Amino acid sequence: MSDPLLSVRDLRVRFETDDGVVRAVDGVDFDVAEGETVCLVGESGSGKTVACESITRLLPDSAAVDGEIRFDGTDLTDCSASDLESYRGGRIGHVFQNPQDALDPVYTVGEQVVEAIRIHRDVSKATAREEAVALLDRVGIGEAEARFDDYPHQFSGGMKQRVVVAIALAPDPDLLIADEPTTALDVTIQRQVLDLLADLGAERGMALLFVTHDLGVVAEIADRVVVMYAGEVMETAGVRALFDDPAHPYTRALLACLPGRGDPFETIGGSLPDPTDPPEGCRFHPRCPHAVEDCETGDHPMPRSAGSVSGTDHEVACLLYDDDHALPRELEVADD
Ligand SMILES: Nc1ncnc2c1ncn2[C@@H]1O[C@H](COP(=O)(O)OP(=O)(O)OP(=O)(O)O)[C@@H](O)[C@H]1O
Ligand code: NI
Repeated sequence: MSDPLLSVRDLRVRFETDDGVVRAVDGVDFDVAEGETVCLVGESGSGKTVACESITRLLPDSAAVDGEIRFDGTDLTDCSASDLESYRGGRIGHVFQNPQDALDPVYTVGEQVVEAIRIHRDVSKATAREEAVALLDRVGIGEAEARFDDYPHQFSGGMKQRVVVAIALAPDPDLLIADEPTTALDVTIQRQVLDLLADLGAERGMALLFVTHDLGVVAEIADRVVVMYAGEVMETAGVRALFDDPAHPYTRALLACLPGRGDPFETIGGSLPDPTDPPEGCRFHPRCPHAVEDCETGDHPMPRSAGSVSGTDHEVACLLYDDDHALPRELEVADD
């Protein structure tokens, strides 16, 4: 197998704060293959945004980042600020949570798309304009030619988000990172933008790293899913394996929140631990209905194989899959 397009290994991100050191991301591993759609899921505060923003160093200076982030063979943690600049918004595009912040109110949307094209590619203004109109049209801006000279405030929230997508696509990225691209929008518009991103990914052979709370969206668009909790990865699986055969108690609890899958014993009580003082052992153990004594001590459990479906590895970081603790999946399922 060829190397993945993006490979993140032992990523650690800490913030010095007045309350102590926040361990926002603590030893995270994941890959995104060329053209693959990977979804990062997990409760609010689990470190999804920080993990994504580490990739092209978008974090504030108070962040200390360790680990390896390989993109197409280059370790981004190790490359110069100017090299990184050329990846950011170039081969690696970002769609941010709030479209309001991503657009500049003093330039027309057309100018902003043209700028995004010309910054990374040596094309004439006229060509860039043509491409920009085509892009705006492709992302669903009606009468793109006529709207080219409009300012962001003349667009609705959903339309602004489409413009943001057009800007991210302008340099023809190999990887698009979309962090809950639609939280500020209403549900129907959210779905439209997500569908658009998924279509564009497929159409362009572009890899997507997608952060979302919406497991319905995950089921529809993901090839693989990475489940994070309190700065760590709990489970990584192909999308079918994750929904049909979730291995980690945390994943099961998340899935139980989906309509029609509710199991009152699996819903999660409590809240995320204090990020400056996370529990020892498995960080989920204080909330885990299946925790045993060994879950409360030592390091985070190492990921272990929970099988493989159609060649996609399924890994789970849970002691219940340890040989010493034989509580196999069958037993747990019998409980349900
Ligand atoms: N600049 C910062 N300074 C200090 N702590 C931070 C900073 N940015 C994030 N954090 C902390 O890092 C942890 C992870 O935050 P992050 O935003 O990555 O979570 P998330 O999974 O993206 O949550 P959400 O689903 O709400 O977007 C949280 O405890 C958060 O408070
Ligand atoms: Ni976030």
